[in-house]
Parts: sequence; structure tokens; C-alpha cells
Amino acid sequence: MINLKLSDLEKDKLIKELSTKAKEANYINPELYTKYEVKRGLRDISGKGVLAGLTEVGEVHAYILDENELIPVPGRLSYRGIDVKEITEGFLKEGRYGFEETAYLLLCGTLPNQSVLGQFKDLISDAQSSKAEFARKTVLHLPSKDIMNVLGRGVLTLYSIDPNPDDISIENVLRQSIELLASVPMLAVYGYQTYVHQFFNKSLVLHTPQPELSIAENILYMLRPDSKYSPLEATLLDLSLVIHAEHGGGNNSTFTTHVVTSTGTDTYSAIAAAIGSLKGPRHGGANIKVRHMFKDLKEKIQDWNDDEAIKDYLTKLLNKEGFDRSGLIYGVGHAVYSISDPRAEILKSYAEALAQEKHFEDEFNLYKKVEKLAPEVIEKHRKMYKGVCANVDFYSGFIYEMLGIPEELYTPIFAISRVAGWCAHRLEELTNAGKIVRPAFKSVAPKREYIPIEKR
Ligand SMILES: CC(=O)SCCNC(=O)CCNC(=O)[C@H](O)C(C)(C)COP(=O)(O)OP(=O)(O)OC[C@H]1O[C@@H](n2cnc3c(N)ncnc32)[C@H](O)[C@@H]1OP(=O)(O)O
Ligand SMILES: O=C([O-])CC(=O)C(=O)O
Repeated sequence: MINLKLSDLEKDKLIKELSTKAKEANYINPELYTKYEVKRGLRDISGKGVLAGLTEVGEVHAYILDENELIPVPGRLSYRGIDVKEITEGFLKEGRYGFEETAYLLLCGTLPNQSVLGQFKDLISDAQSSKAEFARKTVLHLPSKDIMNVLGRGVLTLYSIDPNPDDISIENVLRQSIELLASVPMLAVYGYQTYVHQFFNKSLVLHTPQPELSIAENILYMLRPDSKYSPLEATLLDLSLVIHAEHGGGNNSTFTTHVVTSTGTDTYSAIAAAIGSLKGPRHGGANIKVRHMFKDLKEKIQDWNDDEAIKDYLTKLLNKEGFDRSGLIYGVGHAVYSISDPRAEILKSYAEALAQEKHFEDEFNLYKKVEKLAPEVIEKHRKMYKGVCANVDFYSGFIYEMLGIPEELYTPIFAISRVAGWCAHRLEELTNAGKIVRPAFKSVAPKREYIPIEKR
């Protein structure tokens, strides 16, 4: 029998007291950040990021420099120098799914021809076959309501079945990257199936991915109990995977990959850390928050055309009086973009088409209204140095909802896609940097003497 020393009530009281102390001890006067010229969030006051690395993997373009002044421009994103809009238009015009060739482009640096793409897909499907049983066992072992948590644990567990986990040669890390591209979708969907089985008593559905299908198709194949999906559904999911795959070296999860990789640690540790970063609601976790925020907004506002009521709702969010009381309007704002996020524009156009087909026009119009009004409200209530716009997370969840994808998978789908970008950056860090990432922190603590315990 376990002999506990404290009751639950005593524990709660004690934790409250300790938290009060922790809050006091951790407060730093905001003026000190200005005094010591700390670049909070590693950005200067105008939003320009501290230059922390060089990359050829992806480029986020949001402003031009004119005599040292930042002039915002509409956002552009390129992978290995190719504009993402061109990439998406290219494979859609040629009637192909695009995520596999995008992953190849990011990892290997060039667009693959037919035969190279075929071989790359074979490597992915072979890895799917060899890891499927493991993925099922891993998630069944310990279900969780949070699938990002399942992904982090699942990726770390892959270490234990890798015959060569710690070898950080490019050859070995590239093999591991391809195996991760194959395994993470299975961990995500099986994680979801196990969750609904365990927590909602639904039948356990564990379909094995099919080698002839694309990653997007396989996600839907594994997800749906009858394995059925339409070409439009798979095309939109694939498109979403393509546009979430990479966002330069500075976004929080990719920077995490660089930081962790720079220690010389294994691929699974680095990618699990990136998954932990992406889960956060200020990063990839915003897509699920957007859906919940809209659910809340629709409950609170009767007339979806009433601009004043919407502005009022959004102001309450900023004042920490509404929804999750975080003070954030989710899906809006970006560390780099200010005029537009090109991915949000792409998703918006598909959201509009899908909304017409599935009769979600009213909801789409509500999204458009919030997209227009939120920047006005934020600019009125926050100290802004640049504009804000809808980001990639604004329309993605709405599209997933119309595709019948459960909300628990919104952020995991982002992770499935971003594995390509993270692994490409890991390869770049391993190839070039050779220097451990270690910025400085200034201590502002007053000096104190150690006091023996009986005198405290
Ligand atoms: C895949 C992605 O990661 S895309 C981003 C997904 N995240 C979200 O959608 C969450 C909502 N948005 C945000 O929290 C922010 O816009 C971030 C985290 C993305 C960027 O934040 P920052 O780099 O601080 O943006 P920026 O410098 O333009 O912000 C200026 C001020 O406006 C605030 N602000 C910006 N966007 C928002 C927002 N959506 N809601 C409330 N306040 C906001 C910032 O907190 C900051 O205020 P502060 O100086 O008092 O801290
Ligand atoms: O660049 C960022 O800071 C966040 C982002 O949009 C992404 O990672 O896709």
C-alpha cells in the first residue's frame, strides 16, 4: 500500500503557496529588457529577426530594406528557391499529388524527375510497411487525448527499433528522415483511432497504408472506417501538406530542430523536440484554437453580419475576457508577415470553393469578416510596429472540418507535413554548422550569501 504523507487538500494549498513564491522569484522588470537591449523573441522592435543562420531550404519574404528601414510587402514563400504558389500550381496542373515531390525537393535540393520520384515513393512505402506494426503497438500501449503528445512519444520510441539510431552521418539521417515521413502519419492516425476507441468506446479501426497511395490518400484511407475518400478530398489534404512543409530556419519548431541538432544528438530527439514546439497555441497549435474560437464566437453572436458585435467579441478576447482568456485572437498575426501570408491566401481560395460545394457559405463569410476586423481591433489595442494579417492556421481547420477530418488531427497534420522541413534543416545544420547553438542571457539577480538552514 502507498503511504501518502499529504492529503489532496494539503497538496493544493502547498502548491498554491509555492506558486506565489515562484511568481515573485521569476518576475523581471520589463524595463530591464530595454536597458540591456535584449532582443525579446530574438527580434528587434520593428519585428526584424536576429540573424541566426543561413539556409537554402526555404525563404520567407515579407519586407524589403530601404536605407535600413523595413518596408512591408505581400508575403512570399519559396522552397529551395521555387515559389510555393508555382509548386502547387505545377503539380495540380500536371494532375499529381505534390507532397512527396515537395519532401524530396526540401531534403535533396532539386525537383525529382519521374523515375527518381518513383524510387523516393518506394522508399517511403517500404518504410510504411516495415513500421506499421510498430506504430500500431506503440500507440495502443498508451492512448492519449492529445495526438501531438502521441507523436512526440512515438517518434522518441522509434529510436528503440532503429539499428543505428545515434549515427549522425548524412546518409543515416536521410534514411531516418524518410522513415519519419512514412511513420508520423501512421502514428497520428492510429493515435487518433486508439483515442476514440479508448475514450469514446468506438470500434478500433487500424487500416494498413497501401503502397500505391500517396501520403495524403493514406491518411484518409487509414482514417475512414470504410477507407473511402474522394479525389477532391485527397487533393486538398495533399495541398495542405505541401504548403505547411517548410517555413525557413527561424520559425520556432525549425529553430528548435537547429538548436537540438547542434548538440550532436540523435534524429528522434531533435524531431520530438520540434513536435513539442509546434504543439504550442502560438505556433502550429493555433489551428485547433481557431476552430474552438469560431465555435465560441458562433455561440455568442446571433447575427454573423453584425460587425460591431464581432468587434466587441474580438476586443473581449484581447482583454482576456473571452474564450480561453489568453489575450490572443488565433490565426491572426505573424512574427514575419504583416501584409499577407501567402499560405493563408492559397487556403482561403480553396476554403471558398469548398464552402460553396458543401454549403458552408455563411461560415466562410464569417471567417472573411473576422479576417478583416481582427487586424483593426489588434492595431487599436496593441502597440504595433507592423501590421497583422491572417496566418496559415486561420483557414486550415475550416477546410479540415469541411473535409470531415477530426479536430484532434489538425495540428498533427501540420506536423506530418513539417517533418519534411525539420529534417531538411537538420541535414543542413549537420552539413554546415558544427557549432553548438548557445546565445547569452544576462543575469540581473542581486548577489546574495548562502545562509545555513537553521538561520533562514
Ligand atoms: C504556423 C504559425 O506559427 S503561424 C502563427 C500561429 N499563431 C497564432 O495564430 C496565435 C495568434 N497570434 C500570435 O500570438 C502572434 O501574432 C504571433 C505569436 C504569431 C506573433 O507574435 P509577435 O511576433 O509578437 O507579433 P507582432 O510583433 O506583430 O505583435 C505585436 C503585438 O501585437 C500582439 N499580437 C499580435 N498578434 C496578435 C493576436 N493574434 N492576438 C493578440 N495579440 C496579438 C503581440 O502579442 C504583440 O504585443 P506585445 O508587444 O504586447 O507582446
Ligand atoms: O514562421 C513562423 O514563425 C511560423 C510559421 O508560420 C510557420 O512555422 O509555418
